[in-house]
Amino acid sequence: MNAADPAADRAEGPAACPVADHGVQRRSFLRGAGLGTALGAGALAGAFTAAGAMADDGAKPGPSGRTVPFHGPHQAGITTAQQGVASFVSFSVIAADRAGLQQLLSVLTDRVRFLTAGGPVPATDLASPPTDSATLGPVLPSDGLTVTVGLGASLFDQRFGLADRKPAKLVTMPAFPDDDLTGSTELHGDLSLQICADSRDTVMHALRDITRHTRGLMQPSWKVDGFKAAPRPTGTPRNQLGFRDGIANPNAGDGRTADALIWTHGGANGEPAWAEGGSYQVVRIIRMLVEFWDRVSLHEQEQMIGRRRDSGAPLDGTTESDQPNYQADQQGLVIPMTAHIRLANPRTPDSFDSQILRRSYNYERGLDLNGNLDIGLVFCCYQQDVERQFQAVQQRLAGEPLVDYISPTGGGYFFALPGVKGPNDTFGSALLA
Ligand SMILES: C=CC1=C(C)c2cc3[nH]c(cc4nc(cc5[nH]c(cc1n2)c(C)c5CCC(=O)O)C(CCC(=O)O)=C4C)c(C)c3C=C
Ligand SMILES: [Fe+2]
Repeated sequence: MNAADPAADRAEGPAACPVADHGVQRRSFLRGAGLGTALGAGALAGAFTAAGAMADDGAKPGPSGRTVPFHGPHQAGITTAQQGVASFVSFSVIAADRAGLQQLLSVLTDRVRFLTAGGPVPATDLASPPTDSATLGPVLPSDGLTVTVGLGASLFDQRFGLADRKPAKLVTMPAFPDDDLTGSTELHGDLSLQICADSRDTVMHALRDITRHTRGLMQPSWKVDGFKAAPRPTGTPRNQLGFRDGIANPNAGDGRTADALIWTHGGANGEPAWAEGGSYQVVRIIRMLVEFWDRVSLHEQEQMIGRRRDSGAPLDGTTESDQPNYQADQQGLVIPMTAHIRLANPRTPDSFDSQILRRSYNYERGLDLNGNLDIGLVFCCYQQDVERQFQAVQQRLAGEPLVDYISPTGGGYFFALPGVKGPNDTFGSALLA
């Protein structure tokens, strides 16, 4: 199998050609694909910002949309201002050995570098399958595209000889008390891609290109698509409970804050040297039980969240950027002690270290078998240490009033690799060195 050049496979003849014009072969390809889906199993105040103000990583407007730089010490898509659409895709790595894994990461690097830069697709000669799906036309728009690559704990088993190189804090996501993961097919994975762009077709094009070029090396297991609503009418966009979501986030544009909360440091906190510049990603698919939520009074909804629904202001403030003052409300008379924002971030000196960088998206995927809306939040956050940060927040939120209206159904923990430093570097180069 030549994952870097599928055309070379096709030259091997119909038996090796999954997309040949023979129904039987097409069907057997689809069957094979099915088999491969088995799941591998500063100052406190100064550290906050309105979430729209994530780090400026140099994205440039241009005729093909914004181009987010691919090369750098950290991957794009973490502190990058959130694009409008996203897909979170989990894969099983099926490469036979470490050389295959190296090939996979090399092909991934080439594809992501190419796709995120945009530009003309390579010419196709009429006798060959097209070099590109053409869904974006002959010249790819960069369109704010970022593809962020993460590795799951399962990748560090015996298959690739990487057990002693696992990021120190990388574990399989546990089930939390209010989770509904029984029977879920959307859990964990060897490798994850967070694909974000300004348009849905750009995200889909990128995924199709990547799966095409990595066939035989990794196999998609599950995917969830997300979107960010437009601001209604202004400010931070709303989630599907109707509240502005993503207002308060650590200031990722501040280097010291990012170094303390987002990036992993090689040789520190038990991390292997190769992990310099990475970050832990948590993905949680959280369904919203909107049929129940819509029967709750506005007052109760706002008490549960701790913010005004219309303005996004904390209950003790007037605008969304106001900071809640819990010191002045120690009994919780204005913002209840059980309010989501108060539990999630009590804003005490002790809770500084547990802040997370949220980068969530709404999802919508039709109806369930009972005709209820299957909509919710693809909760996504980045941090330096999952236990110290996400899990600490999750623990504080356990049993909050909001849990009656949400239901986590899937997700996973991944280690977002350090960035690709330049044209001769590849994803995971230090890991595999
Ligand atoms: C464990 C971490 C969190 C989960 C899971 C989570 C789920 C979740 N949140 C909302 C809605 C809102 N969350 C808001 C703020 C907020 N949420 C978390 C953490 C988790 N949320 C944090 C750390 C914060 C910031 C708190 C702060 O610093 O003040 C808000 C308020 C607006 C905002 O700041 O973004 C809303 C609304 C839902 C619906 C949900 C699960 C579906
Ligand atoms: Fe939240």
